[in-house]
Amino acid sequence: MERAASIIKVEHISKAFGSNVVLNDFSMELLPGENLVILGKSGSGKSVLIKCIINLIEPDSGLITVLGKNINQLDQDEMDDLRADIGFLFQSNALYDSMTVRQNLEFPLRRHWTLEQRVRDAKTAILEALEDVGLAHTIDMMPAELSGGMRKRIALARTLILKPKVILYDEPTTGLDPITAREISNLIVKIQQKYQTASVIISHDMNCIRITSNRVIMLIDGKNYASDTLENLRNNPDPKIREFFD
Ligand SMILES: Nc1ncnc2c1ncn2[C@@H]1O[C@H](COP(=O)(O)OP(=O)(O)OP(=O)(O)O)[C@@H](O)[C@H]1O
Repeated sequence: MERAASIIKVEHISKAFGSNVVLNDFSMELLPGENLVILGKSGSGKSVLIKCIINLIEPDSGLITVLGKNINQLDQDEMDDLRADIGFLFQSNALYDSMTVRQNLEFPLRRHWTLEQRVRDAKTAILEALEDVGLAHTIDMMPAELSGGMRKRIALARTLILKPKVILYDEPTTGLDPITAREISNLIVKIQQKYQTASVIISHDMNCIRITSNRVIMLIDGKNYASDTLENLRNNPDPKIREFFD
């Protein structure tokens, strides 16, 4: 059987900052429609990996292909086009505090849609994205009026508005109470099912990982140390893997 083309392919990348070797011959693949969690200790290089994937950091060696394109060979315009297909949910949410929810959601459209398209479709797109996260009623509110969980949902709605083919989630439940964290995890699954997006999720939160992951990669010593379902990793006797579960 022919394998589906990968959404993201990372091949043998290495990245060091001075003598600090962070990624050391790391490889991974994100397949269509899957939620892939990257699990690693603090400082293991998860953020560096994500930054390499969105071309904010250039690896010292290796190859990264996103949606069929070698990202190190793209010019600025090609990279901008590709970024429209890659949603990124920042740990900080990165909402603009001085803008309403509606204006925050309009922001990515200004960059990636023509004026004509915005006049015709922006209102519908904003409402659909807000409905996806269950917050249509907050459209005219300011971020400061919203709870932490609501701000996370608005940030997710802003990511969804361009209908990305892949979403990168950076610790999506950090700083949230357990109930809100579970709601966000469930929302990640709902988005996966509705839009068939593939996602990379950086998380330490075992509940989030249990709810969202189809597969987990363990980033240990700069390498893809193990790649398996959460269930199988839990039963793996390797001491380096056990550390995460004991
Ligand atoms: N721009 C940079 N310059 C120098 N060192 C860096 C830079 N970015 C990251 N590092 C180093 O790379 C290592 C990995 O950092 P990274 O932020 O990727 O860890 P992480 O796994 O995301 O950690 P956490 O779970 O705490 O967010 C750290 O030792 C960090 O100091």
